[in-house]
Amino acid sequence: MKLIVVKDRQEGGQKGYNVFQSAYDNGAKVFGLATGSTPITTYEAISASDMDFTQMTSVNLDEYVGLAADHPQSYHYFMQEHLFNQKPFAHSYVPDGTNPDAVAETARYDQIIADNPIDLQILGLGQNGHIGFNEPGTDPELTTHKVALTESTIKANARFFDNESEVPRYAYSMGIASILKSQHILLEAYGEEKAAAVKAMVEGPITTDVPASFLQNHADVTVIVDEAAASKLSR
Ligand SMILES: N[C@@H]1[C@@H](O)[C@H](O)[C@@H](COP(=O)(O)O)O[C@@H]1O
Repeated sequence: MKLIVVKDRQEGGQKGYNVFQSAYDNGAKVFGLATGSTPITTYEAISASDMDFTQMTSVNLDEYVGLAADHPQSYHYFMQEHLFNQKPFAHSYVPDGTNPDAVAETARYDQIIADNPIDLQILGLGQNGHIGFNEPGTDPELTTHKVALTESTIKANARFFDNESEVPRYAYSMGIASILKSQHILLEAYGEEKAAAVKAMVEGPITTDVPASFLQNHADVTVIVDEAAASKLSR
């Protein structure tokens, strides 16, 4: 893993943008995208740039089950707001949270990823070490699957909803195996509340207890963290 420690998420966003720019300059055509507060500064830097994605494809990591694309807390909506309105792609794929047939939806999404191999995947990091919605205990061999969110993730994500009871209990998520197929991976993490997960991801054993630890098995991962998120690393 290549570790880059920055002052704050503003500087991290600029570095994240640089990673996108170099993938873009090297011919990347398919960008794997993530939601959450973490990638926002990177999306802002991309939005302010002259990068053109109108011939490119994006594939998002995950979506809440039960939320339609026009729901303000859906990941479809998030992407529209934070990136696609400013930088449209030729094709943008996000799992369909309104499809009640999990088998059909996850198979459909796996096919999309097979047809559009991801050149660069951006990731955030859950406080419990999750990536996408791959919670601790997830079988690393899984591709896209339906996930029951853990209590800690429901609590962490409740800040985006009016109250905790409105947070969906399930999501469709790319699996760890899907993520590891990406050619290059960029993970960003900011804030003290991510410090334990960052340490476990970078320095801990590779274990299903920390889904992000499987990134140690990937040959081309860039990790951008601020000082607070890096504070538990033994450097
Ligand atoms: N499914 C998303 C993850 O992809 C994201 O990394 C995580 C962290 O969110 P934040 O970046 O807001 O800390 O939240 C959600 O659970």
